[in-house]
Formats: sequence, C-alpha cells, structure tokens
Amino acid sequence: MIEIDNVVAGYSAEIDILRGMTLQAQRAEIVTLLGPNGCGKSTLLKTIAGFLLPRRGRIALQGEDVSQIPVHRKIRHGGLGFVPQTDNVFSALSVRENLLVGGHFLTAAACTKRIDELATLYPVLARKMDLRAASLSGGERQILALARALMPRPSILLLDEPSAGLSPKVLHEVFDAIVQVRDQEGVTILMVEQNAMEALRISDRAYVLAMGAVALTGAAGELMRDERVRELYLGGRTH
Ligand SMILES: Nc1ncnc2c1ncn2[C@@H]1O[C@H](COP(=O)(O)OP(=O)(O)OP(=O)(O)O)[C@@H](O)[C@H]1O
Repeated sequence: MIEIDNVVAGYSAEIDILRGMTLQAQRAEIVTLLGPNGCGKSTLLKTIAGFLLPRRGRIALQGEDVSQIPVHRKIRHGGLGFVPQTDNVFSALSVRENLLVGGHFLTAAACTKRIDELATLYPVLARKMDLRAASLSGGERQILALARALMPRPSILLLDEPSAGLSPKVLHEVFDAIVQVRDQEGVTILMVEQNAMEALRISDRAYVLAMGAVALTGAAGELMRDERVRELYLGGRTH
C-alpha cells in the first residue's frame, strides 16, 4: 500500500515540481499516472523511491512513514521495487546474472528458488536464461527488468513507462506480465504511462496530474469514458 499525502518536492531549493501531491494505491492494485509532459509523473516515482526526498508531506509504504528514507534502504528493507524507464538491464550480463543482481542481498538458495519461480511466471526468460541481455528484444528486456525488480519479492513496484518504445503487440505482452505480478503476487503497482488508453485497460484506478498535483482521479473504466480525459490526454473521442 502506498500513501502520498500533500508531498512537495523538487530538484532545487527554488522550484517545487510536486506541489502538494496526494494519492493512494492499495494492495494488488494497478494505479496509473497520466498527464502532460513535464507535469511531474517521473518526479513523483523518484520521490516515492527515495532518489529525491520530499521537502514537505508524508510518504508511507505498507503503513510505515518512509518520507526521509533513501532509495537503497527502501529497496533492501522496505519491500520496494523500481524499474526506471531506461538502462534497466545490464546488456553484457546474461538473463540469469541480471536476476542475480536483483537478488544480491538474498542467500544463494533463496536466489535459486526465486529465479525458478520467475522462470515459471515468465517462460520467455526461462528459454533465454543463459543468453546475454543484449540479445533480447525490447519487450523481453522490459520483462527481464520487471523480473529483476521482483527478485526480493517487493510488495510495491514503481514502473516508469514500461511500454516506452515497444510495438503494440509487444506492449500487450509486457502489460500481461504486469497484470500477472498483481494477480499472482498481490503487488501494489504504481506506473507512469504515455500509452494512456492501453494502460487504463489493465489499471484499477488512475490519477491525471497537472503541474505537480492531482487534477482528476477515478476508476480506470470511468476515466476511459470521461470526455475531459479523452480530449486532454487520450487523443480525443477515438476508441
Ligand atoms: N534531474 C532533474 N533536474 C532538474 N529538473 C528536472 C530533473 N528531472 C526533471 N526535471 C524537471 O521536472 C519537471 C517534471 O519532470 P518529470 O520528468 O517529472 O515530468 P513527467 O511528467 O514525467 O514528463 P514526461 O511525460 O515528459 O516524462 C520538468 O519541468 C523537468 O524539466
């Protein structure tokens, strides 16, 4: 569970990028963040992860206030997984080695067991376990990045544009993999997406951000039908 309450954050002392952000995501829920370029979606993920610490407000994960806890401690002890938009796998390492990096603070036996579980969840990785990540397709790399973040069994996963650069067919494979994480592992997923309509199809709820705060929120199905959302963020009245 993620609770963000009135968070203010920015990269320099003079400028606030997040200007009083309030939102929640429950267990086993996919929540998507939409909004125009520069409205603060990635900054919010970086602030929740702890790359950036909030100036004001509260961030709680699983009911615990972690507002001032930096990223490495949240990943190691706080049940947090984060998949950045770019550079999210090590190309020179094999699929298995990438997964081992994700589980570097687990015991060797726990790593082996978890790799077996993830190979069952994502057969595409099982088939390529000993190939270098450089040889994977864009979608396979995204699924590897997801699996690597899942190695320590996080209860919360932050995904920054998981469909970036993918064709529509591959996008569906990656989104199916995200739905599996929610349904089979009960993970709370907060994701930023440009592919608004496709993201809403797999989401439970969404927030539309504008200028560092929430402009609109609702169930994903409701937002897909909302004329204001369709015209502003979903490319008009298309379906
Ligand atoms: N490392 C940084 N240092 C300074 N300013 C930054 C940094 N990263 C982002 N910003 C600024 O913060 C604002 C919000 O950027 P952010 O990346 O959070 O937006 P976004 O909603 O994710 O946009 P997009 O959809 O284009 O990825 C922008 O004005 C951006 O220029």
